[in-house]
Amino acid sequence: MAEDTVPVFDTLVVIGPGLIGSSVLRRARAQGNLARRLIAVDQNPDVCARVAELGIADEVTTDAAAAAAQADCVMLCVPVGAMGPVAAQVVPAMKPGAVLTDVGSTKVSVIEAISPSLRADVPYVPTHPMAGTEFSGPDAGLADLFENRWCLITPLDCTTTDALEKIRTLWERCGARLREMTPAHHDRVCAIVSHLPHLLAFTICGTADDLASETRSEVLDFAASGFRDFTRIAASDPIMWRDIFLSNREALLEMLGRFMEDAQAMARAIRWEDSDYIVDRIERGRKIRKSLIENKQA
Ligand SMILES: NC(=O)c1ccc[n+]([C@@H]2O[C@H](COP(=O)([O-])OP(=O)(O)OC[C@H]3O[C@@H](n4cnc5c(N)ncnc54)[C@H](O)[C@@H]3O)[C@@H](O)[C@H]2O)c1
Ligand SMILES: O=C(O)C(=O)C[C@]1(C(=O)O)C=C[C@@H](O)C=C1
Repeated sequence: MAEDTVPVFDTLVVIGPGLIGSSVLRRARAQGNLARRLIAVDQNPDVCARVAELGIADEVTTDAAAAAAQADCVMLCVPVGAMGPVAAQVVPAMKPGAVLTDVGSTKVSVIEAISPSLRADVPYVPTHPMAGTEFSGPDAGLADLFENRWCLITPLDCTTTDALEKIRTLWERCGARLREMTPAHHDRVCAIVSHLPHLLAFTICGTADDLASETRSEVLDFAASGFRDFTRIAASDPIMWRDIFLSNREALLEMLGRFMEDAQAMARAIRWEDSDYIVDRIERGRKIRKSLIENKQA
């Protein structure tokens, strides 16, 4: 068999087959070289029933420990606030040498929550695929969700070279581009590129909604304008984003503070008719958009 047709793992267990977990399962099904056997675990029996209907796993169960006992890799795809409790359920059941990994959007607090459950014979590889949509659940998954998108990996002392290599190969076979960094650096980067934009989107939608009800005006009737792009990410899952905000609190509050200073500076420029400042800021925004398009990330 050619090297890249040999599955990375024999049995892959995905816990939380929602948007991200079911995308991994779909890719694994489509390609056959991520794992030979796929098991999906969810605490919600309706999700299990839907995953079974979709046919994207060989086995579907609500019993996380029983599934983990069969795994060569357990991938945690639950909201970041559930990572610690789920790890405590599954790690004791895992076979020696099986790999534990997660896809959580924050890293420092997820690693802290999982750490008390870790075992010397179960290597752990924290990851974060930087791809998604505003939708959640098993129907939202896409086999090509990770194509050409970054997957950030934050290896730890307990991450063996072999486990790291396997997880890197798994994400490469999902089509992702890989970058390694420390968990703290990851959280600062994601606070500005992902968490703050979501905070702003939720907030601006709330402000517009308050204004519409206070003034009984037609504010939201004309929302298919610049506002529309904020509403897409504001449609994201409340549990997922509550958990992300609370678990990346320090970095997010720091970026929000910097943003508020910059917004204040813009307000000042508008008040004093400082056209150069205003134009400079708009040009910087345009440049960022252009470079994202050039990097095929927009
Ligand atoms: N949505 C995104 O854009 C995105 C991108 C990258 C990473 N992530 C991260 O991936 C993870 C999953 O996000 P998602 O968007 O796929 O969520 P999702 O809501 O689509 O799926 C999560 C699934 O986990 C299940 N679940 C919750 N608690 C559980 C538990 N204790 N035991 C078993 N199952 C449980 C839920 O029933 C649900 O089916 C989160 O940690 C999130 O931060 C999300
Ligand atoms: O594209 C979107 O809708 C997303 O929200 C995806 C997005 C992001 O902010 O880019 C959201 C959270 C993740 O942890 C990674 C990706």
